[in-house]
Amino acid sequence: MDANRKTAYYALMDVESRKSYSNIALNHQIICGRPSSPSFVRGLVYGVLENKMLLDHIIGHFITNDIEKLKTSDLVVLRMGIYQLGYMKSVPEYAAVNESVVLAKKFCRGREGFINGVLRAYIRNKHSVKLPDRSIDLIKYLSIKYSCSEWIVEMWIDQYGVDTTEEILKNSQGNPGLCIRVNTLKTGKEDLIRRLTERSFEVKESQVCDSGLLVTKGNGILEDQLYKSGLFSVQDESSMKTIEILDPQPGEMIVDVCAAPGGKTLAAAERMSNRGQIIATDIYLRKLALVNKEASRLGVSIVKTWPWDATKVDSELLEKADRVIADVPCSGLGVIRRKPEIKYKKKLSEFNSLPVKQLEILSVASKYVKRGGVLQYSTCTINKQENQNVIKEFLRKNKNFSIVEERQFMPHIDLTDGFYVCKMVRSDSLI
Ligand SMILES: C[S@@+](CC[C@H](N)C(=O)[O-])C[C@H]1O[C@@H](n2cnc3c(N)ncnc32)[C@H](O)[C@@H]1O
Repeated sequence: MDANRKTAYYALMDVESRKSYSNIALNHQIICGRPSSPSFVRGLVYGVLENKMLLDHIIGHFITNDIEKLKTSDLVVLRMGIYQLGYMKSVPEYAAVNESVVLAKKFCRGREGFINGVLRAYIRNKHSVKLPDRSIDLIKYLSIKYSCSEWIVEMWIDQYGVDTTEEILKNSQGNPGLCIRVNTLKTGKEDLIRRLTERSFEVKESQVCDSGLLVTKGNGILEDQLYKSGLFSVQDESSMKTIEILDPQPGEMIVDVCAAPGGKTLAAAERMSNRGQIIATDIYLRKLALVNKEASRLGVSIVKTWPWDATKVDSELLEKADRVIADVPCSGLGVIRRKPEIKYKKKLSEFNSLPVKQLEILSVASKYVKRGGVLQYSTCTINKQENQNVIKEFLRKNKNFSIVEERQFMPHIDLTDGFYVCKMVRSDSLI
């Protein structure tokens, strides 16, 4: 059996059955399965995940029973087969069908004839599949075409209008690429570019942030010795940019109230030349272990971690910080290119309660800011209710804070993850 497709199958089953995050499932299965072409596996897994609703719409056209009644294993093999047939030009038709049947023999015993039949019917009649009529049901049309839950499409249309929503949806597909942050404690940008190039990686400088490099060619950068010795970290440009906006200075005291897995904490420590102090808390102790592990890889010694629920006031930190980071839990709708499973979440009551929790965390975090200090709020979402509306409500209740800089990164405009950041200052005169 082809190890590439088997690895892709296992990763997709992890996401479907165990609800694993796609990036974690994929990396895990690539390490275990040792496929000959990790890039083929990534392309297939992300292609299937990004187009799941469209693929199911197509499959539904060629089966008589309700798609909901199919076993997950049958559905995953069918989605993989249709994706290869319809969207992977490098895969010949016979290979897509034969390899799907081989997978079915192992994982969908007794169903290989059915799977073979559906794939062959698709080859013969693919043009008979129609999308929902745009003029009759716009939301359903966009939802199927771009594979995104209807409630998200509806919410974006409300907030951004139809044209922008379609741009956002188009940009929620396709490989976002890898961005790395130069660890300025151990190397410089020019030096790292030279060393990576010597090892056959191709990188180019980010246009968004000072310490960012975009990896344009080369596999296995995270297995390279340069990574192991802490010369760089993986971080999206927009996330890195928030720390440039925060502008922490050497010697300052920083508090990061939702710190794990440590991307912003450690970027701040590097920017501070590892001088000063950063208190990094998170509700999950096990996640803080990742922050400590990363700190030691990067040679950062100014970070102190402890578990804390950010909705509760920690009296030890009251008015102690020069800058406070509140990078709050959010819906993640800005990172659906990396985690396509987010697009298919059902709208749960948990979603509606996010802004309340975010405001609670921000209000508690504001109590740690010294007079004249900075409070910075951020999310990886493009949902205005979790961004601008939370800030509006916070400022209504806290007249001693005012906005210094506010930025919404949009994937279709900035070509980064969708990210929101609002830097505020605590003004002395009003206290
Ligand atoms: C967006 S992530 C933070 C990412 C991190 N700042 C970074 O740059 O790597 C939000 C974090 O908030 C944490 N969290 C959720 N609820 C919390 C709470 N009530 N108190 C503290 N942390 C919480 C989650 O465990 C998660 O690690």
